[in-house]
Amino acid sequence: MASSIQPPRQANVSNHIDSASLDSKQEIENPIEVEIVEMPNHREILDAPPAKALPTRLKEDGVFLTWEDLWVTVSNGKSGSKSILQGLTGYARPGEVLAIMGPSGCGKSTLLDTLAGRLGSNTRQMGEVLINGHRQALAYGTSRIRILLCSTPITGLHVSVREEGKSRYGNKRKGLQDAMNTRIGGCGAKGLSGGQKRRVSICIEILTHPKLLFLDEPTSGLDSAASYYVMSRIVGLDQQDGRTIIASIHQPSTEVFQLFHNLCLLSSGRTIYFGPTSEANAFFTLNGFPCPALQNPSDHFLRTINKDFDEDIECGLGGKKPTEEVIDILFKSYKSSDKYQQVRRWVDDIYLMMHDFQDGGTLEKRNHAGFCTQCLVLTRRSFVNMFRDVGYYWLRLAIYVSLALALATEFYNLGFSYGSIQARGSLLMFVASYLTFMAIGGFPSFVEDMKVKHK
Ligand SMILES: Nc1ncnc2c1ncn2[C@@H]1O[C@H](COP(=O)(O)OP(=O)(O)OP(=O)(O)O)[C@@H](O)[C@H]1O
Repeated sequence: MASSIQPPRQANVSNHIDSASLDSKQEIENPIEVEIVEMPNHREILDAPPAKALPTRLKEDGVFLTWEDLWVTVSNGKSGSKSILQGLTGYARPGEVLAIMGPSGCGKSTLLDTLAGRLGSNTRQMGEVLINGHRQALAYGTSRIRILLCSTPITGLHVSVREEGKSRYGNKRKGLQDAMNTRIGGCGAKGLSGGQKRRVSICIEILTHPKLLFLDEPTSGLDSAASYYVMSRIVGLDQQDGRTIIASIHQPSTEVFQLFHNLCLLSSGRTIYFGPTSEANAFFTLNGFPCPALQNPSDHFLRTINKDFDEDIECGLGGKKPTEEVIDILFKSYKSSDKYQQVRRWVDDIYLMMHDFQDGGTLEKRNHAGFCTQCLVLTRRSFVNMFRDVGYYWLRLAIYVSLALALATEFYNLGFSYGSIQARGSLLMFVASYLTFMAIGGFPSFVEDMKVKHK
């Protein structure tokens, strides 16, 4: 059905790279080998009944995430409990990017954590989160851990690619060419800038080819050009590979905002709007809050529903509706709208469709490199890291050499008397216990390595 919508395969890849890549010239010469999942037109998906609109390929390979009447409460000790998310319903589909937006503290990160199944222990969740119509745990990784462990972007990307059992990372470098061999750095040593670290982190995750990707504020710390290129690249990959992407985002520029397919706008844990990004403006206009000409729509939405500075606004601009009232109007309007009914219908249809289609199947496990490749790659990376760490490697080497000299002097020429047996025993005990104690010093880094291994 959708084949007619897609441009020719090779042309599609090159065009996309031409507009989105930072080193487009090189990439056009060496187009990325991608497998294109044929996507239906987005408008077509929304208007047609889901079961008819979705190609079999998406149902087989894609990940549909749905959540219904989702509540998250957190206990505040003796002062009772507080609801962070209040009855949210929504979905994320393959080949689309869902942007979660809202004022600071509205519950964006909590929603992402809930969907990813990684809520903290002091929180309580009610309502269902389903992956392809089933309840299942996600195997996720935290690229931040990997970043801290890897010395340079190139090492990080190499480890990521090899762990997945692949031999190259192609040209998916997100404009980091100049910094590929710079050390990433950490608390002690300065290395890459915050924005560069974020890009490495996104690259590493993308290289693992996840079918479902959660991005918590992927553009924070990036300038507007970098934000646009990174997001357009992510959206491009997402459409080619039929990935499902959910991103919480604070301040998208107009261009970045237009890249998102769907918008979930939250205020104080409630949904103010869920639906196509392109129709959000009409929703606000319909309720009496049109976006002024030449203003970024996302800025307008956030300003309209941000009640944190109500007092300041009241002092400066008399006669304006209090934000609490505005939020209430929008919330009630959304709840009684066709849009909300459409979202509920999609959630139900995805459930029925995936149950019919997969007949109880679950999300397939990701490919990983074999045990030997993992050992080789991680051992090599460990050696490189240790070699670069003056304290860990060179200082230890100096201590071992001095100790060996001291012991050699002390136990030189022991002879073969009965007394020398005891001296040899002491020497062996000393060396064994010293090596054991020194090895304990490396245990914390071993624990960090285990986190990577069990990603
Ligand atoms: N584990 C927790 N314990 C107590 N309160 C929590 C917990 N997690 C979140 N909250 C509260 O829930 C609210 C929403 O937090 P969350 O981090 O989801 O907001 P956010 O929209 O991501 O904010 P920001 O945009 O500033 O990152 C905040 O008021 C926060 O203090």
